[in-house]
Amino acid sequence: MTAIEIESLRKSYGDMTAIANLSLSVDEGEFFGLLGPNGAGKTTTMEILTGQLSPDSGQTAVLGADPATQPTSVRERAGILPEKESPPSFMTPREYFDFVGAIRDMPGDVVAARTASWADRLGFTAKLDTLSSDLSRGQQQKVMIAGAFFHEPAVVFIDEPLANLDPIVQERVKRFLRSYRDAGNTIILTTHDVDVAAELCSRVGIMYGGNLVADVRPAELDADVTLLDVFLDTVDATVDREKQPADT
Ligand SMILES: Nc1ncnc2c1ncn2[C@@H]1O[C@H](COP(=O)(O)OP(=O)(O)OP(=O)(O)O)[C@@H](O)[C@H]1O
Repeated sequence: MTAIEIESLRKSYGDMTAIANLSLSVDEGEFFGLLGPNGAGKTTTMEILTGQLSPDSGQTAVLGADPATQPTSVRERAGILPEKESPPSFMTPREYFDFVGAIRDMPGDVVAARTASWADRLGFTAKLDTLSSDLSRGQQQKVMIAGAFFHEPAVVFIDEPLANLDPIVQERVKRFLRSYRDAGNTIILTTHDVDVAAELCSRVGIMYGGNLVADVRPAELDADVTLLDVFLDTVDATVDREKQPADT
């Protein structure tokens, strides 16, 4: 079944075209990576898929719900880890998980069990009752990751999940992400870390200028070709093509 469907999507900010004409479909159970240079349109795409922005035209669906007209329904089904966001400074991690559990309608005993299990998995048990404003950037990121997966959503959108994490925790998060995908869930990863995308993703889309310019399965690349090679070649080729006069 299809988890994400995007058809002829367009979005501009004034006269700045962020999404030119994007069509993409992601199946349930895929670990899909979205790569692209700065300004390619990745964040805009994610914000449209999670109901934070309305498209100018085109259709989108997340597990069959339209984020433009049913944003609450999408947010109920999906987990979201935005880049550069922190848990509320005035809450402890435990209070934040209680809050996430309440808006997700989760029973108290499940919230307590998941709080303990996430704190143990990512190593912040000793910080569960510390105000978030007093956590390090990496500790805040651990709490945000746990919050995105807390209700075990079938689709998760994660933007630079490994930012600010030490190498040990990065490995734990990668292991968790693989197992989460192996359990049949869909993960959409936005990142600039091409190696991480190559390591984790079953499929990678490369965006440039608001379009999808390549759709790659890293496991199927020739042994002497890396995803970084494909990324650089694709972006170079697209830049060259755009420099050509229209009639050549
Ligand atoms: N709120 C906004 N107002 C005006 N222009 C915007 C706004 N948000 C994004 N843009 C523009 O839209 C284009 C796409 O931006 P977007 O943030 O989607 O790219 P991105 O691929 O996520 O980039 P990055 O990798 O740098 O985060 C860029 O040219 C950006 O300047």
